[in-house]
Amino acid sequence: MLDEQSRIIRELGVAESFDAESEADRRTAFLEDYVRASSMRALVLGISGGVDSLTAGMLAQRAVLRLRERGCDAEFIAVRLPYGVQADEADARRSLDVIGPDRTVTVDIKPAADAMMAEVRREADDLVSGERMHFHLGNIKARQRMIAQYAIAGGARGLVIGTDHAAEALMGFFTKFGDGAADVVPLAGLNKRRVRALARHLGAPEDLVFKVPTADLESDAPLKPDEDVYGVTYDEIDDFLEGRRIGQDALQRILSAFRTTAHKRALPAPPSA
Ligand SMILES: Nc1ncnc2c1ncn2[C@@H]1O[C@H](COP(=O)(O)OP(=O)(O)OC[C@H]2O[C@@H]([n+]3cccc(C(=O)O)c3)[C@H](O)[C@@H]2O)[C@@H](O)[C@H]1O
Ligand SMILES: Nc1ncnc2c1ncn2[C@@H]1O[C@H](COP(=O)(O)OP(=O)(O)OP(=O)(O)O)[C@@H](O)[C@H]1O
Ligand SMILES: [Mg+2]
Repeated sequence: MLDEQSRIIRELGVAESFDAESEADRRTAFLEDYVRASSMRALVLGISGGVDSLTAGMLAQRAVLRLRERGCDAEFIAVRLPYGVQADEADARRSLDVIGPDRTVTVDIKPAADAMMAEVRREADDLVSGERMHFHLGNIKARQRMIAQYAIAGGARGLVIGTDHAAEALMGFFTKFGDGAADVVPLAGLNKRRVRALARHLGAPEDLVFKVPTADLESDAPLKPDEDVYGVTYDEIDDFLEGRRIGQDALQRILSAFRTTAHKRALPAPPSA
């Protein structure tokens, strides 16, 4: 294995081996312990219809059930955050059925996201319009979702769950301070196939487990697969994270994505001392 590959694997906390049952238990216990230790009373998570939020939601609901069995006051609040009408709304609803959250809150982020974009365009249209307009609006959507989840967490004495995992962290494929903002990240250190294995172990239906991953942020390209953006497959990313050898082209794309997104995995940069 390349030195850089093994350094990245260590930095992202990817374990050499993986057992779905023990990982499900360990990650549920992490959420339970964290809620108790922080004296908070809720877990809050956006449910999109994708496998990451389905898996994290199942862990969260499991954690609060166990907390209540132990006499603690805790609930899981699932948050639907569509931008208007979402193309895969049916998958989001099925995810909610599978998770069985204590409470579901739906917030349409379209009015706020559109209003923000309109205000920015009023003074700085040259900066955010043109062919990248939908890309910029996509990042505004991700940040509106963060705002809604923190508003709910603030009111519920809750913690916001993030679904970041090693495959997305490797590629820097998240919006800084958007979906990248969270209090706890129970899927940290997992590559995508391990997230799927966890979901399957927890009893998620196969079609949701193996659904094509999508950020679904660009209004002009609904449900665009993440892999089309990366130019590499999740299998290649997952193999890389498991220390396997992958093709030169994929390797170079992955290393380049990792290097240019270092700032997204770090705290804001201060002046040197
Ligand atoms: N070297 C540096 N040091 C410190 N900060 C630096 C920097 N370079 C850029 N920046 C800052 O970072 C900003 C760019 O980062 P950011 O705003 O995140 O934007 P960016 O990385 O350009 O876009 C986010 C990407 O993540 C994808 N995404 C987003 C949300 C969810 C998902 C998903 O999978 O569900 C995927 C989205 O499709 C898009 O490809 C710059 O505008 C600048 O403010
Ligand atoms: N429409 C949405 N409604 C609610 N939450 C959302 C929505 N879109 C994104 N999110 C939140 O942002 C997170 C990041 O999105 P991301 O696409 O990486 O994960 P996912 O949709 O759960 O799984 P996948 O990556 O397989 O599509 C989601 O896990 C979810 O918490
Ligand atoms: Mg998604």
